[in-house]
Amino acid sequence: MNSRRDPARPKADADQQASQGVLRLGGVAVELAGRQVLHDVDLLVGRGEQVGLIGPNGAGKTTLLRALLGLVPTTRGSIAIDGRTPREARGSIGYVPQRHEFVWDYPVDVRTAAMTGRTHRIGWLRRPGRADKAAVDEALERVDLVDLRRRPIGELSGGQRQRVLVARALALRPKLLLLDEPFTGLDVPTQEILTRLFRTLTSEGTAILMTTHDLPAAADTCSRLCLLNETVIADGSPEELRDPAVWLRAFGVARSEQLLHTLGVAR
Ligand SMILES: Nc1ncnc2c1ncn2[C@@H]1O[C@H](COP(=O)(O)OP(=O)(O)OP(=O)(O)O)[C@@H](O)[C@H]1O
Repeated sequence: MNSRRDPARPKADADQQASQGVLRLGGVAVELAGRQVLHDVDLLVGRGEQVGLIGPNGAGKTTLLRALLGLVPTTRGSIAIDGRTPREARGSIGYVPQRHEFVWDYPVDVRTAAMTGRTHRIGWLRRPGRADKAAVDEALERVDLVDLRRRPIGELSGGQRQRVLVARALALRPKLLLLDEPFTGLDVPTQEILTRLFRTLTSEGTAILMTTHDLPAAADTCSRLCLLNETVIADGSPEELRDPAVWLRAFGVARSEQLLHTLGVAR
């Protein structure tokens, strides 16, 4: 199955961008505590693509993101991020972890928290320079948090916290943005702000890979969906993934009317 193309973009241009691939995985396998969690994972994410990584609990979605960040080792296969290994690319990947993974009682304000996105690039003991401050202020503007930049992060709502995490990732001006469950627990207006922002970022060429359990939202916002359950079960545009069988296989269920109705693929 091929990726869906933006009709406004010339085909040759889109094909070239997709084939270059900001992110390219071939035959990737990961073991955790002696157990194979991922195997034979092939995936290509091109410039300006937003790909949804979909699968049941325990399918290996977060593990895949962590492998891309070089936080868990692969036992087989190759990962190239803009032609570099995860370790080489580490300072240039924007990563938005699940909200509960961040330390919110740390006594810093919004701007300082966003600046931690650039720690790897600045170096642990160096002070942020003018370029770092400009990048952070631009990121805060993009998520509409400029007015709250001096607010301690412990005093923020869930939606505001999510926007801090996105600003922190964008402070790197990344070519690749990895989002782990970015919409979980957010109200509709905040989801819309982020959806619009992700659309703008892809129109600027950023590649986005996002895990989510919100299947209708994924079908609505992503140009491609990758169904994962230890390996890639199917990969294509939402229109191409109309076969109920691939969803049933990805989610490991024999027959689930609810799942198929949620997806709008029930016959
Ligand atoms: N540190 C770890 N050590 C051992 N096994 C782990 C570790 N982290 C995750 N696993 C296992 O790896 C598998 C994949 O977990 P992972 O968190 O990647 O799944 P997921 O698709 O992100 O799930 P969810 O949708 O619930 O977040 C699970 O079986 C999990 O128990």
